[in-house]
Amino acid sequence: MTDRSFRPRRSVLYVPASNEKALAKVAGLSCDAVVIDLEDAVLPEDKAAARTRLDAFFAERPAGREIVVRVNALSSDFGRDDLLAACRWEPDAILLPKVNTPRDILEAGDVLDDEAADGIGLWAMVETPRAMLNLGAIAELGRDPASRLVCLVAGTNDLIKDTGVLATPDRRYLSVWLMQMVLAARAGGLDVLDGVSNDFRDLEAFARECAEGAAMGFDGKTLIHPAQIDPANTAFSPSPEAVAEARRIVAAFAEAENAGKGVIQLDGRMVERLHLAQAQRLLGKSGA
Ligand SMILES: CC(C)(COP(=O)(O)OP(=O)(O)OC[C@H]1O[C@@H](n2cnc3c(N)ncnc32)[C@H](O)[C@@H]1OP(=O)(O)O)[C@@H](O)C(=O)NCCC(=O)NCCSC(=O)C[C@H](O)C(=O)O
Ligand SMILES: [Mg+2]
Repeated sequence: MTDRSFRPRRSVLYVPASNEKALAKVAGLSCDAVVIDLEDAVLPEDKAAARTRLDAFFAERPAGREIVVRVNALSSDFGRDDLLAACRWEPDAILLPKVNTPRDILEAGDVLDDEAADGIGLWAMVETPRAMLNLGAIAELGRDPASRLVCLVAGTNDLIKDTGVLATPDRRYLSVWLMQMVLAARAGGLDVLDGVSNDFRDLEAFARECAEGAAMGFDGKTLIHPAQIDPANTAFSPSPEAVAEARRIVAAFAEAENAGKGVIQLDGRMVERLHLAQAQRLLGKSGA
C-alpha cells in the first residue's frame, strides 16, 4: 500500500536521466526529493540509453531523500516501457506527465497493480488545459488510496505553451490556475507543488516566487538547478515565529482550565480547536 504519511516536499529537483554528472550529484544534495526525468529533458533518441543509465543509478540508490521518476506519457511510444522499468527500480513514486483525465492515472495504476509494484505512489503533472478543466475529478482520486495518487505538480511551462497565456515575472495570469490546483489538492487530501522557475541565475526573483508559492498554500516547489534548493527549503519551512505561535496554542489547550473547551482566548484573540489542529500540523511539518 502507498505510504501516505507526512513527507517534506519543500524542494523537489528535476534531474535529467540523460545527465550522468547531474545524477552523480543527487546523493550530496539537500533537497527533499528528486524527480529523475525521462520525459522532456531527454531527447527521443536518448530515451533507451537513459533507462539503462537508471538501472545503474537505482542499483546504488542514494539514501536520504524521496526519489521519483518522471516517465513519458502512456500514450507515447516510450510510456509503457518507462513504467515497466520504473516498477523494477522501485522509486518512491512515479510522476505522470501530460495527464488530461482521471483515466490517465487509473491506467498507470493498473500497470503498477499488474506488476505488483506495491509501495510506489503516483504523482500527476497538471500542465494541460484539459487537466485544468478536469482538476476536481483528478484530485478526487486522492480520496481513494487504491488510486496511489499522492501529489499534484504544476507544469507551468506546458500550461503557458498550450494556453498562450502571457508569462510575466509576477505570474499574474497563471495565479488563478495555480490557486485552483491548491484548492483541488486539499479537497483530495493531496500534496501540491509549484511549477519551476526557468531563470535559475536570478535567485532574488526566485526567492520572491517561492514566498508567493508558500503564501498560495503550496507544499513546495519544483526546481531545475541545485542553486534553487536552499531558497526553496527556507521559503517552505514554517518561520520561527509561526512555530512559536503554534507551540503557544498547543500549550494553551493543554492547560487543565481549558480541558473540554472548544474555544478559548489567547492574548485577546479567539482560538478554536481548528486552530489547534492547524498548529499541530505546522509543528509536524517543522519537525518540532
Ligand atoms: C538548466 C541546466 C541545463 C543548467 O545546467 P548547467 O549549464 O550545467 O548549469 P551549471 O553550470 O550552473 O551547473 C552547476 C553544477 O550543477 C550541476 N547541475 C545543474 N543542474 C542540475 C540538476 N538539475 N541536478 C543535479 N545537478 C545539476 C551541473 O552538472 C554542474 O555540475 P559541475 O559541473 O560538477 O559543477 C540544468 O540545470 C538542468 O538540466 N536542469 C534540469 C532541467 C530539466 O530537468 N528539465 C525538465 C524538467 S522541468 C519541466 O519539465 C517542467 C514542467 O514539465 C513544465 O511544463 O513546466
Ligand atoms: Mg511539462
